[in-house]
Amino acid sequence: MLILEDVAMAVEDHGENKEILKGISVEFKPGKLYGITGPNGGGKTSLAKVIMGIYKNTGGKIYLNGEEISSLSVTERARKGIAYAFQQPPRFKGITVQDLLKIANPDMDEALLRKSLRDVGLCPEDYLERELDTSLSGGEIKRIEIAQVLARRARISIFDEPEAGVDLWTIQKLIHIIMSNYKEGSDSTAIIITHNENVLPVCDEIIVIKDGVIDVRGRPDQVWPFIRDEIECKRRMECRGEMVYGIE
Ligand SMILES: Nc1ncnc2c1ncn2[C@@H]1O[C@H](COP(=O)(O)OP(=O)(O)OP(=O)(O)O)[C@@H](O)[C@H]1O
Repeated sequence: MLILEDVAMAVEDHGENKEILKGISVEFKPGKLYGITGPNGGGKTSLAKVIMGIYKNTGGKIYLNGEEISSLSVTERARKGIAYAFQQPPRFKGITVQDLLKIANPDMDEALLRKSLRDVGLCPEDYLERELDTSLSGGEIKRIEIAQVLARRARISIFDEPEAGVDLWTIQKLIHIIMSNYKEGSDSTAIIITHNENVLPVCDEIIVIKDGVIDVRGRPDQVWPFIRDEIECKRRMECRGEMVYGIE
């Protein structure tokens, strides 16, 4: 179980102390799927990065299975079973998709390696030898990032806006895979940062982060009245063809 106790995070911004997260206390239990949502700039990605250790919390404590991990590095946290799929995945020239998946899970055999790509809607023949450079489209690199996190079979898997640049068909398939991996009874937890109206209803719990604090949390039916307007507004913007989920 992952526990955040009164977690705060601040950065130095143009000579000023900018508080990005304030007093976040939450428990993420095994076998559950959590949705984190809320307005842009609310602090969702910062929270994910604090859990992964990319940003260090400046207040409060983080526990993984009873052990305080606040001072551990990203690598140490990864070894302890936390995985994070970036909102904007990094690209690595000279490293192939196959290399990345093997680093993610060295025990994976060829069949599983291929399945992990098919699960995210990519044909292994077309992608295993591709380099993780700028020749891959935003949607392709996003799917590969999700595949490598799924391949890790981590205790805590965080997916940062998996819907960004990914078509609806693939998102439906991903929801199905994530739900079967992190269902009741398993010892793994999935945390999905999302604005997607198809993903949020299937979560066990939704946490709304606004202005660096937990604004609302609860079951989807409890939280929906608080987020309906924002989700519907985004859908209308998408219908008009505006860029809502930007990928660089
Ligand atoms: N390293 C940093 N330095 C300065 N400000 C930062 C830094 N990282 C995040 N922020 C600021 O913290 C706030 C929260 O950012 P964050 O990316 O966590 O929001 P978010 O809820 O994930 O937004 P979105 O939905 O747009 O992805 C924003 O105002 C952002 O500009």
